[in-house]
Amino acid sequence: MIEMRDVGFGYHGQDELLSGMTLTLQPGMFHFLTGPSGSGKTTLLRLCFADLLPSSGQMTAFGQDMRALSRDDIADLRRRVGVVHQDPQFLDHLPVAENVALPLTIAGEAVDMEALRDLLGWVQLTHHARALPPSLSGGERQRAALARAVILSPDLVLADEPTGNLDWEMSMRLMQLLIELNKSGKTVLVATHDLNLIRATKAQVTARVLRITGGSLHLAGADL
Ligand SMILES: Nc1ncnc2c1ncn2[C@@H]1O[C@H](COP(=O)(O)OP(=O)(O)OP(=O)(O)O)[C@@H](O)[C@H]1O
Repeated sequence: MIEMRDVGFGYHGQDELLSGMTLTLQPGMFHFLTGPSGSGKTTLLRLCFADLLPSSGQMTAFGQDMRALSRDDIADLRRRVGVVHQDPQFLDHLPVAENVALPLTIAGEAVDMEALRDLLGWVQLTHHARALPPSLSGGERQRAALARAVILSPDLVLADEPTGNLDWEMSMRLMQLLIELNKSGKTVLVATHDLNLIRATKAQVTARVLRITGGSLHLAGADL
């Protein structure tokens, strides 16, 4: 689904931040991406949805060379990869339900109101459907961002430190949703530096743990 062979990346005009990365995101698998702050977790996720392109090496997404994607290919890729950003942004003047449905609206597709209600119910935001985003708590914002990330039924869901500002109970509630998505067949990649979160999740689902250290990617040991 996403394959990297000896991929390197450096921000414009700077030395390589990531190098020699070889990785296969296996379909249907739950993955964690961990590593210290500033090690390049967000950067790696951005490579996975073609927000950044590799500086060197081979990288494919769904069989297509990332460095040869047309605009249409990028649009297709972004439908197949749902992203929960570290600090999700919403259109604050639109109710939560409309924010969640925005990817459909932007794609010019009709909104199936029943499916939208079901999705809001799944993330436990039914009672906040008409609320404006600034009134949501941190956990509610992350759940709205997750609903928005999956409304186009992506194959792969990327979440960047989704529990960064949440207490333990809220973090586990969000992880539960990601576990459910994975159990329904979706491939999931969660960037986090929270090892307790990784342990608690691994008690419920088989997960691969990838770690970035010193600018390259490793499979973490079984000690987690
Ligand atoms: N747009 C950019 N231009 C230049 N450097 C950048 C840019 N974005 C990130 N960096 C640098 O790249 C490095 C890796 O950043 P990145 O956000 O990928 O790390 P991270 O592991 O996700 O960190 P955190 O856990 O703190 O979110 C950092 O040193 C950061 O300052």
